[in-house]
Amino acid sequence: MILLTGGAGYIGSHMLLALLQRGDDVVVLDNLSTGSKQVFDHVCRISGSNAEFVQGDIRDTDLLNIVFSRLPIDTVIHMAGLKSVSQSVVEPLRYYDNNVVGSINLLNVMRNFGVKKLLFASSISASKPCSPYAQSKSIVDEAMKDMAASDDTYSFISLRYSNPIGCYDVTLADTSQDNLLPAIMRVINGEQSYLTIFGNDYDTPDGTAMRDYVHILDVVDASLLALDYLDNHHGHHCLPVGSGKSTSVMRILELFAQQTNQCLPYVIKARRTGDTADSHCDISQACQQLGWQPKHSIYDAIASTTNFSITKGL
Ligand SMILES: O=c1ccn([C@@H]2O[C@H](COP(=O)(O)OP(=O)(O)O[C@H]3O[C@H](CO)[C@@H](O)[C@H](O)[C@H]3O)[C@@H](O)[C@H]2O)c(=O)[nH]1
Repeated sequence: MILLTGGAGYIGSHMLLALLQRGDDVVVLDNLSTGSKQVFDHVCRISGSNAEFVQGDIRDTDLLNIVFSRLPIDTVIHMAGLKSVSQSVVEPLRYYDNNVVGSINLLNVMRNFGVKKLLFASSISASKPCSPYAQSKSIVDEAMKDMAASDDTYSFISLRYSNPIGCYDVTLADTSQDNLLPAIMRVINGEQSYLTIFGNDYDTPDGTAMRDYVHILDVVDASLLALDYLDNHHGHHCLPVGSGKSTSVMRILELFAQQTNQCLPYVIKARRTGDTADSHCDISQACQQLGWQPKHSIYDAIASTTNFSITKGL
């Protein structure tokens, strides 16, 4: 049985759907601080199967002990965590507490119950941390590496995701406050009058920051293959997962404008603390080791996100 932490969140719910579709037995642990039970229920409904849901926090050792002793968990997919770079600059301890303390707690309980297989949702930003968020991911990657070095029966993988976008359907779309795509969607839906672009003085072709935006369905494909990979590979593995291409904030906005046939207002403000100009994601290792290839374009991702507005005539 697989324990999926954060299974009611954006990446986690897409992962849950794929696991249920391939017939895996799953228990989701989520504290619902950013995830939603409706999203979890929706995934169960569209997959036609059920997963167990436990509302709780990865920092709650007693709860983890109960879950691990009650259920035959042999694999953990750890996707619970806070993910906003900018928020982490304002509330660093909250990020270290959730992302680092929570993960170490989970690792401890896994060790105590002899659970050896772990996939961790890390971030491409962990390869050169510039924010408490990125640092928190990097620390967990390091802890996993050291733990795997101490006992060669562990099979651990840190997938350093770039910027996942798009959705299986709009109920599963990312709704987080700080990320670019949800912000653009709020402008399209009229909940926000304009998009704030944080910085147009980066050393990039159009001056706005560039990221590797990857379709969430490609992220999930890579993650499923990574789980299979762990069946035959011990130790700690760390692989960047993205599309391999960088796109600027301005270009993303243009693509949305084309897709929705409307002009999307924006204002330029100062750079956001913790942001970087670009995030390079070399996916060759993931392609080679996992036998994976991203299949979905950025256009598909944007179309999947805007579907709702278009069908509602917005
Ligand atoms: O209203 C907005 C929101 C974002 N941006 C810019 O858009 C880019 C992307 O920002 P965002 O969507 O917030 O993503 P990141 O800050 O790159 O962080 C995301 O991508 C990381 C990997 O790169 C993940 O690990 C993080 O969890 C995830 O939040 C950045 O240049 C932001 O400054 C804007 O200009 N306006």
